[in-house]
Amino acid sequence: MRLQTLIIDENLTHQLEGVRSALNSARHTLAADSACDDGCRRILLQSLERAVPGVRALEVVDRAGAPVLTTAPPAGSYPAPPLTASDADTLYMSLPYEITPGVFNLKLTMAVPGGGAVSAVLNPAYLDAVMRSALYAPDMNSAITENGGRRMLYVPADPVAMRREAAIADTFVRRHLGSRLAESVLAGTTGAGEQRLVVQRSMRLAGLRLDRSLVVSLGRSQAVIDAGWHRLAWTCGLAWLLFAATAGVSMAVLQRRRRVHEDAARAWADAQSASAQKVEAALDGASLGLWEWDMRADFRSVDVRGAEMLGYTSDDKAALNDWRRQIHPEDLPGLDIALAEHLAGNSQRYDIEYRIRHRGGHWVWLQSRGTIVERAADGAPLRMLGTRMDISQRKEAEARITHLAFYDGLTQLPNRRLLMDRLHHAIAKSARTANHGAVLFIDLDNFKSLNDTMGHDMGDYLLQMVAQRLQQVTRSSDTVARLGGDEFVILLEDLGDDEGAATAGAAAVASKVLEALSSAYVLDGHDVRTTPSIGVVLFGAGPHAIGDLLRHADMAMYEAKADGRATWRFFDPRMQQALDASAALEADLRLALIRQQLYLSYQPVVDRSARVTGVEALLRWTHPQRGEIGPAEFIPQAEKSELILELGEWVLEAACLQLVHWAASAPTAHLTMAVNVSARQFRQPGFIDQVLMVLQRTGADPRLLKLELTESMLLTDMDDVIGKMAALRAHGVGFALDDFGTGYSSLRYLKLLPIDQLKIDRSFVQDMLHSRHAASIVRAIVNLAYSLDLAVVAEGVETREQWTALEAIGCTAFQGYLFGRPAPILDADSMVGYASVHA
Ligand SMILES: Nc1nc2c(ncn2[C@@H]2O[C@H](COP(=O)(O)O[C@H]3[C@@H](O)[C@H](n4cnc5c(=O)[nH]c(N)nc54)O[C@@H]3COP(=O)(O)O)[C@@H](O)[C@H]2O)c(=O)[nH]1
Repeated sequence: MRLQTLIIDENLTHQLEGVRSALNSARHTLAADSACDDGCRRILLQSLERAVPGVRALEVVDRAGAPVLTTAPPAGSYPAPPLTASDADTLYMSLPYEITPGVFNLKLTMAVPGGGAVSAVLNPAYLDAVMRSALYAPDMNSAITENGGRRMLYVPADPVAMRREAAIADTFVRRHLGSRLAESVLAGTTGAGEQRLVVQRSMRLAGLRLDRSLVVSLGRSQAVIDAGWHRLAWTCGLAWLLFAATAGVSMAVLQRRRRVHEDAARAWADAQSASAQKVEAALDGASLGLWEWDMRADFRSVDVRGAEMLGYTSDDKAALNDWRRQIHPEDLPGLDIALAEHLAGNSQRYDIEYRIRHRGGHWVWLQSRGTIVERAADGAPLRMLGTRMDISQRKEAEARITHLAFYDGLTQLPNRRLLMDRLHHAIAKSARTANHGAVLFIDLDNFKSLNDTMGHDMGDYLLQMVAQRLQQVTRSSDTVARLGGDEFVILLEDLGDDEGAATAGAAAVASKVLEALSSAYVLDGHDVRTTPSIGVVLFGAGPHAIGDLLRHADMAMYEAKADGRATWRFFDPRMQQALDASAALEADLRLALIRQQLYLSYQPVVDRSARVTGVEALLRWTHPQRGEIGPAEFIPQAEKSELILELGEWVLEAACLQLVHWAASAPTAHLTMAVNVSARQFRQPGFIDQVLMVLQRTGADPRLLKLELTESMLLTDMDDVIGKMAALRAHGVGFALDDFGTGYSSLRYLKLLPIDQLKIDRSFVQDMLHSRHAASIVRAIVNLAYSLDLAVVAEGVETREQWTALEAIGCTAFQGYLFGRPAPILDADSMVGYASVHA
């Protein structure tokens, strides 16, 4: 019976370990920051459910315990355990809960990092079969009880017998737990007056981190045991009687004595054979093979099941004894260490998982456990006994899960998580060996538009081809990873200790990647072209943070994009300095808004007779340390973040307040106000409301407000641009196209846009007297404006000659230092009347 409790312990522990390892893998893949999407989650759960025997369903629940995803229709519910951050690694076992009358489920649950939990619903029939396999007589029963005294499993599932036994079972479990012994044997009388012998064993559950301890108990009728024992005792007693009767007679006696021993041994063996068969049946049910190692003869043997796991019969002695040579070379050192530790007395149990060659040639994963069962007088181990189990299915499932967790589902390349791990090792290795490595950050230049025009299936196919080409131009020791979307990273290692040579090596790979990815792809019978922009960063013996490396490679990639795309750039430390400076500038700018360090300067716009008709509002910043900072320096920085939205609103409000101020006085009431609007500000969904709210708040006349847009803002989503302009124009707000002539001006679009004014860029004005080309452009813009019925303003007029030339061409409005530099308004009069011409 002690062996049976061991078998149940072993098999259930093994089952729980399988479930724990599956849940553990699942929860890390399902963690909040994981790249595993819904499809990936479903595949993961299904493959896990198939791989772990005895699991009926797997389910994911959210923070509130509500099911989010399940592999089978929910069968009964059990409240989710109260998971807290400190319980991250605990495996929770539910109490049995009824799904259909008389059928009880058990659920194992682990917390998912970031919230929620993942549970495995165990198959009651499977657990029942495991427990039953250890019972070899009709009078036997077996139970698993938790430390709170609650019965988790009971076989046979006979409620009458269970109730009858309840009294002694409860007392025995309490006594066993109180004794703190690993195993106890107790006898008692049931409610029906039957004497029962009960063996109880505390399950070891090592490494499982189960939230409760479990006790296996196995009970038998004392009367049935006694009957068997009486038979054995009678046989042995007879034998000893024979022995006594013949003792003292020399040779004959000795011979007789040997026969008596043999008879007694045979009698013992006969008596045991019935239970031995039952033990066999139990091992069979538990899918365990037995092995034995006789160290004196260095002879190993396995039973039928153990041999069959590897395609042999137990008679194939030579093959089985040649066991070590069949072990996978990668697993042999670990196995030797585990064995040596156990033989040296450093571990209670030899317990190892390894691959071994099957007779058919393939590898089989075995879990092998064993202990020393016989020692010499000096304590030297003589014999080991153990079990082995085929865990190939579990290992396959684990491999599948690992793949899902660490590889990109579309391209099968390592994903961000695996890349981080490899980077971590590569940096550590570089620090050790002083060899350089490199990170190449690759982004496809026009992938988004290709994906939109070709359809996402073709986009996916293109990404797969890109992945293939990247693998073709790199070595197998390099890591090619996909971060997501059209972003790939190549990690190069062992580029040598010379920085120059490492730089050349990384540049060579970048060139190969550029060439490989730039040649045409055939998609759906069509040639499609895309190019990569590549950022490269080297790392060497010095300390490197993974985040910094990727950020630097990303910055270099953007540098490549800024330099015209389809190229590669190395990260330059000056980029980092610029990045630091712009971060500091942004922080200062936020403070500037709060501390009122910003103000507006106004530059007059004049007519042919230099009469001021309006102004352009230009933002200025008085920095507490750096003094005056121009908008050309800080507006682009603000445009990189949401800060431009706040800034833009502030400018709009200040300009409108100025308009209201002028409206109060007749000489200034007609002045128009041009306000620059940045692309990000204009594209924000609430832009129309923002402008209208400011007008309403300040009470400014919308007809005096002119919003200046640049041509580049018209390049994307024209319908949205036109819609917004039309909506504001309906309220009287005017629009000017700033810096006209420098960008992409489609006449077709120009006709569609509800604009009032074109502003000729100052570069043409400044060159028109020296360059025929510039003069022709200015003339063309003026003619175009007239043909479209638009007003035209020449910017950057600095000299009388320019003014005269512009007038001759037909220009009627002017702006520039000739008429006044941008200046804060000190008094209303400074903006009234004629601008003084500063020749
Ligand atoms: N989104 C916003 N952009 C703004 C805002 N305020 C300004 N800006 C933009 O910043 C850029 C630089 O502006 P600034 O340094 O103020 O320069 C302006 C003028 O000072 C300058 N100018 C005007 N006349 C002359 C001249 O005769 N010679 C000469 N060398 N420079 C001159 O031109 C700038 C005005 O340009 P534009 O806007 O294109 O009319 C600039 O792009 C501003 O748009 C803001 O509040 N929001």
